[in-house]
Amino acid sequence: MHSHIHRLHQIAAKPQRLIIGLMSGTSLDGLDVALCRISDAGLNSKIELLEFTTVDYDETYRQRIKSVFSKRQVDLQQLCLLNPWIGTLHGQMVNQCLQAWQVDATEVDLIASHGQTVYHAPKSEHRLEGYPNATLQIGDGDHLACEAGIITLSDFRQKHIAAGGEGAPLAVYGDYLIFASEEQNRVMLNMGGIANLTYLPASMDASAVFSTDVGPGNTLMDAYMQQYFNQSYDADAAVARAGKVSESLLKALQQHNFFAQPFPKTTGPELFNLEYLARAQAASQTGDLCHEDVMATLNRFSANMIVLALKRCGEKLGDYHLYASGGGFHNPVLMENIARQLPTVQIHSTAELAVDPDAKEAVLFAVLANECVAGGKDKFSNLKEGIPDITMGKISFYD
Ligand SMILES: Nc1ncnc2c1ncn2[C@@H]1O[C@H](COP(=O)(O)OP(=O)(O)OP(=O)(O)O)[C@@H](O)[C@H]1O
Ligand SMILES: CC(=O)N[C@H]1[C@@H]2OC[C@@H](O2)[C@@H](O)[C@@H]1O[C@H](C)C(=O)O
Repeated sequence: MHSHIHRLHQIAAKPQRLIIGLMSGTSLDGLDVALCRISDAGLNSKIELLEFTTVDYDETYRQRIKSVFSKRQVDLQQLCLLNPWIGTLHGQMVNQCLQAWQVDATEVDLIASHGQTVYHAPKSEHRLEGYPNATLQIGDGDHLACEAGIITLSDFRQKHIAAGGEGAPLAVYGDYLIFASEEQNRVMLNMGGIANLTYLPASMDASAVFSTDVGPGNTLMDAYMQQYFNQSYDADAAVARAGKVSESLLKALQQHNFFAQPFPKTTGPELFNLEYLARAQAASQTGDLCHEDVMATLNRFSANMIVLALKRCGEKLGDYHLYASGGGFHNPVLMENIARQLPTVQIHSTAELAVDPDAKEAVLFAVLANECVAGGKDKFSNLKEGIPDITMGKISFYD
């Protein structure tokens, strides 16, 4: 038996594993690095977040990714170069974090790397006969494993698609294993560039669990701030708070048929981008709005689509508690716009469940890696809702 297979078997047989979860999201803000200790697996998983940080990306990273990000026409050589370059860079970032945390790489059993989404193309978006749902994450796992010297799992979304899903949201698996509670019905709402939610019934009945993208989270607001203010995002929603909502622009923004599509569904900046805004402004003749009013309207748009998705679930949710995560949780106007429309819903942060709201997605990938090597016992299948019961992740040895 090859020593790597033997090592993997040892890791799988351990009562607990030290796994680093990595997430680089559509906001291109930085690499989320979560050092997790995970005991057992499946519904018996116990996850302890030992360390978390976001290693900020510099302008070089952001510009290089933006040259291929969510674009139909890209320089294929650039895309080819970025795959190993990101894998190695993420490995270097892991090494930096381990050094800062004084953790030796030999103590870490696995890395679970999401990589960087560069294009997401569900059938509902590409509409090309004879082609499947598709999505592409770059940041090669072999390069990451070699740089860090740690067995690495990566490219999680492909198996989800191969098994009938759209490659996202994957949060549902971690949400169910970590946050499902017999005490209350829960909705886990992650507001990154794109907003997505998971419903977790107190019954713990996996067949009643569902998960879906609901629309833009921060992505449109971020793109607007980068375009017109040369800032990454609207810190503390200062610009949105200074404006007033244009009802006619809001109506035009809300008219896309994506919002009428049934759950589960997925989306990305391929749809929700500045061209989407420009079309809505042309349709509503609001091209002359001041920037503050546009930002106030984009903020309300994200909130309204989140609330619309929740209200569309209606009775299905029963009385539920909402647990927010993702960077949108730090946007006070967005949270106010949501809370105002859900006066009877208690809104929490996942910090109340011992998971930093900024770390949740990185922790998710650590959980998926744990399931791939040590899970598989708990049947969690809900094919009709696009949640296939599968292992995810490609395994890369480091030499
Ligand atoms: N203080 C703040 N005020 C307003 N917005 C904030 C603040 N801090 C973070 N954000 C928002 O959160 C975003 C980053 O969130 P997050 O890291 O969850 O996104 P992501 O994971 O890249 O997105 P996705 O989950 O769609 O891939 C920032 O781009 C910004 O829009
Ligand atoms: C293709 C892709 O990267 N999708 C992301 C994006 O960011 C939020 C939302 O859209 C979600 O569906 C997904 O990521 C999270 C981690 C998920 O898969 O649950």
